[in-house]
Amino acid sequence: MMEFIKVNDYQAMSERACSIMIETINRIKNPVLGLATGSTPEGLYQKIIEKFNEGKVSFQDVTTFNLDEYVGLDREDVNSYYRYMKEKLFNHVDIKLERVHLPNGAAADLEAECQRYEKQIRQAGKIDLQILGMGINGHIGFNEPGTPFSSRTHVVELEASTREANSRFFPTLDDVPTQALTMGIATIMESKEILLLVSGEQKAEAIARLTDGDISEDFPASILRNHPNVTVIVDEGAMVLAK
Ligand SMILES: N[C@@H]1[C@@H](O)[C@H](O)[C@@H](COP(=O)(O)O)O[C@@H]1O
Repeated sequence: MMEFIKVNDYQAMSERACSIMIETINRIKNPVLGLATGSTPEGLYQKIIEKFNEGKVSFQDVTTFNLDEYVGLDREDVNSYYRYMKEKLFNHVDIKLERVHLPNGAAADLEAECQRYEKQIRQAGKIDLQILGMGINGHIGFNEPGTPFSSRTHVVELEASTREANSRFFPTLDDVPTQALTMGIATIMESKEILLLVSGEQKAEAIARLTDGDISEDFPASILRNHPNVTVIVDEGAMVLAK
């Protein structure tokens, strides 16, 4: 079941997502959150920090697993997703860093690292709420088009369009890593609840495919239509092409 919540703009999307995340944290004992990076969830994390400062939420008992990480970047590299998470969220709330998990993109044995990460997620129990963004080509995490729906955490070669889209965070396009580690599509689909955030006209085509296209490995996000509990918060910009 995919439920759509249509909102006016990015701000409203972030606020709505913040309420859902806080409700989940406050409802569940020892909640496990799946977190995402990219521009899309930045507003959500800002709102969460505001609510934390108002005493409305605590991360004391929260465990987190991020979707993905670039290969070849040290954990503290300015462009690593670990660093992103610390700067955008973890440094500003009372989360215990030992409960924070991201794949290690600097691991010597990447295959072993994928298996370790997958096992760690399993041992934590299921992810209660997975936050997702969506790439312009329908990628979720870093699962590019063509990734099997049965995939678990794995190493991916990033598409040229994905590297291009993310090059805005790097000095030059050449500095964007060519590989990443990502939770697989099957890993993501095991989350109890998924919250997909989509904002802006550059995502309009992707939203149209998500709502009207086939469920196909050519468009990874389409599999979410088979998940029992997905909420899509989408703003007007991203809805311009949807029927
Ligand atoms: N790996 C991330 C994804 O997790 C993210 O959801 C997506 C969209 O990014 P943005 O939110 O910046 O549009 O692409 C990135 O490459």
